Amino acid sequence: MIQMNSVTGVVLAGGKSGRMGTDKAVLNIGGRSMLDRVMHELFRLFDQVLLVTGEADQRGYPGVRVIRDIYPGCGPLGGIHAGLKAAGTPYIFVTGCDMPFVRAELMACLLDHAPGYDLVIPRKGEYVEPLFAVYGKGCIGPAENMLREKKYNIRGFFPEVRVKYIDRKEMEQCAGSDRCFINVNTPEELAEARRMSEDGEV
Ligand SMILES: Nc1nc2c(ncn2[C@@H]2O[C@H](COP(=O)(O)OP(=O)(O)OP(=O)(O)O)[C@@H](O)[C@H]2O)c(=O)[nH]1
Repeated sequence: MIQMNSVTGVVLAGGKSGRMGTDKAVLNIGGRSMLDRVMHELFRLFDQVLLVTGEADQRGYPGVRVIRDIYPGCGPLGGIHAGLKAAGTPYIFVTGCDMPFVRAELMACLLDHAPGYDLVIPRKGEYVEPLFAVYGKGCIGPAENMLREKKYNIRGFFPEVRVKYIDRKEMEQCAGSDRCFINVNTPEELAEARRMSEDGEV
């Protein structure tokens, strides 16, 4: 078990929202923006939260330090790298701003496994979830090497670090639901997320 004050919550919000066609972070689900929903859960666990935006973004959030990508336009890997560099803690917990049903309880499940690892990440079969994962400072060098080489697949640096995969089934047992991993990228996914929220499924 690690101390929660050794972890900074990091929200990535520097994407283009191309599939949605409008800024995803401010879209409302159940009376709150997606960004609000994510922030609320992070602040349930962590004292320090960072918002990582792109080069020209004007986004802000009350009480939250905003930082920019050091390697802009490189996708989420650039955001993870900037968050790790800026954090004053040995670990960060990374989420996207487009995951409206994240739960602090599931974050805590992953953090339980962090000691001795550079990365703790949920896995279901072949699929991993790099935008709901714990990253340690040991990931900075390998991530930076990838960015310098213009390779932006987050999984590309995993062989270079100590990775602990956590089966999503185990996480569900720990904290109830895997709705937490729902990612809202398109108008159709937004409509479905709103329906789930209205029907009390989340
Ligand atoms: N800081 C930062 N965050 C990013 C960047 N690209 C994507 N993100 C964030 O990473 C998460 C997942 O992004 P994606 O859904 O893959 O990409 P997107 O640009 O938001 O959306 P699309 O344009 O539809 O692919 C979201 O929270 C994005 O805001 C980036 O270059 N920098």
